[in-house]
Amino acid sequence: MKIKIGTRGSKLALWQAYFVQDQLAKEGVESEIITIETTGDKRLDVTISKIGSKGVFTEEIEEQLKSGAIDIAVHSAKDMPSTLPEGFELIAFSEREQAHDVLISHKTIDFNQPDLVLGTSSTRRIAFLNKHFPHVNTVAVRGNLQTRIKKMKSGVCDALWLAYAGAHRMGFDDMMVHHFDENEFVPAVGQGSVTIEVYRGISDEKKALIRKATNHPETEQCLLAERSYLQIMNGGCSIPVYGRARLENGQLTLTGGIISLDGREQVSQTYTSSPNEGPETGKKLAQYVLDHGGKEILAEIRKQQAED
Ligand SMILES: NCc1[nH]cc(CCC(=O)O)c1CC(=O)O
Repeated sequence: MKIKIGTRGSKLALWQAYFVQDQLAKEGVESEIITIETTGDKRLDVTISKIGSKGVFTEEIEEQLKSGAIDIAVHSAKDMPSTLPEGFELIAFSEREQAHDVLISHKTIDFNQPDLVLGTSSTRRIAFLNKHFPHVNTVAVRGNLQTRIKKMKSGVCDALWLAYAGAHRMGFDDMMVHHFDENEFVPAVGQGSVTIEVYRGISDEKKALIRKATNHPETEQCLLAERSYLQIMNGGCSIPVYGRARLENGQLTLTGGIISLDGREQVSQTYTSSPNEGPETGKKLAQYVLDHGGKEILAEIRKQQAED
């Protein structure tokens, strides 16, 4: 059996695909990597929230899954919409890398510097920044990590605000000048884990083998909780919704919330349950957040985005 792995062509996407290929190889499963260009890769001129977040990095790849040109697709779990199109399924989640965010730069960064500019287009990051460091500005810097670093060095911004996981995988540890506390700057749902998507019809045998080689059960339990929360909040990456589950002492702890774009309003909550109750816990958390001001924050954000 030879598994055809589909992936985007960026260096980070290829890292993820090789990572999965390695894990399959350890189980004696042969595979080949096929790269696919997506709308999200082509449209570097506008921010993701303007293209519409839903599946800009996944649509073309899903067409290839559907046609059978590839057997599995490898993605950052964070990039996956909370509801997949009919027939698609995430069957495995890799062990999560450290989930927090970092700043990478070629120089030291002082948050008190009056004209500091950070490169990000994430609404979650901008909202947290407005809450904790309201005087700091941001600029959207798109493109793969290597391109963004070039733009930063040319003076577009002082530092790039990134997920530790991606920056680490690309070998930029030396440039990490700040690590954000993930209790204050809570990561996006799924951050740090690599996931495998399939289309219905894949054989049970293939699925079981792929899961055995690549799935990390504890991470899966966490991600199912986070994604269930995200699904009810109906947020893609263009909504400042965050969520982070952990397994500690045999219990699942899920923290999540939403923050207004100006950073002034925030609703957060934490629930604990048994590890296999993640999906129900995610729903319960979403209900709490929506009922305690989340609905109003969401409505305000949708209004602002419609005006943009
Ligand atoms: N926002 C896009 C995105 N989607 C996945 C990653 C890499 C980190 C991960 O796999 O969680 C990144 C870059 C970033 O946020 O810095």
